[in-house]
Amino acid sequence: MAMSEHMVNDLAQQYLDLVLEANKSINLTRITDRDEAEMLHLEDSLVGLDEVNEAPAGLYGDLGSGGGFPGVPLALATGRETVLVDSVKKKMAVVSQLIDQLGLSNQITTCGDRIEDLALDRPGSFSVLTARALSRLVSLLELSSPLLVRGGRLVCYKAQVSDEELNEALAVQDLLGMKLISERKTLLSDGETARTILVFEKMARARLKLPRRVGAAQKTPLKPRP
Ligand SMILES: C[S@@+](CC[C@H](N)C(=O)[O-])C[C@H]1O[C@@H](n2cnc3c(N)ncnc32)[C@H](O)[C@@H]1O
Repeated sequence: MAMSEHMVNDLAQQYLDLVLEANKSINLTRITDRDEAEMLHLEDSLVGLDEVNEAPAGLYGDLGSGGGFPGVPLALATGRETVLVDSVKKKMAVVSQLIDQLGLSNQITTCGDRIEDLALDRPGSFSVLTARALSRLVSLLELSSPLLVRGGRLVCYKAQVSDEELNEALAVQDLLGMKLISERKTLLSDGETARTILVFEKMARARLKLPRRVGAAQKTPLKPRP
């Protein structure tokens, strides 16, 4: 049964309190002020909710989830089965305990591996992925492509996207079987923090073997093939 908006909000607030408390002993977020965290973690996490809801039904993954943002608020708001992935195992172990404390471990699980390793374990399994503050778009497309089902969506949370960053991604989207389908700009409630939500759809198999070796997507991004 879907949770009421009130329950979702209540659990998200409780999760944020637990993160800020845990943050005193392990670095889960650089934001320590409660009000700032409410805007930059809870409100910002839900900026892409419509785009996540528009993706096909099925498994949701938050790539480079850190302290569980935007993954946990989006999991609560959508009710989707969710996997949070971050290569820092210690962070994922703490996040997993917090999820357990809230009784959410049936719905939300964590994976303390690199995204490239998750792609080897669970290829083509995700209907929707999010990534906030993780990498340049070109790298996000490469990391996501092998994880997504055909028709699945990658929802990227960005502050601002330069023409250079966007063009670099557009130049390899065909190679990766991905396609930009929407771009939306908005401001958070302070009226000045800018967000851009870009959505890419998995249209076809990538035309190269993925994942490449660990680290390559981020360290040596793909260039268009002649
Ligand atoms: C700047 S943090 C952002 C955390 C969170 N998404 C947020 O917006 O609050 C980026 C996170 O991505 C993780 N990360 C970077 N590359 C990764 C990879 N290839 N596989 C898994 N995690 C990765 C890092 O460990 C780090 O926790």
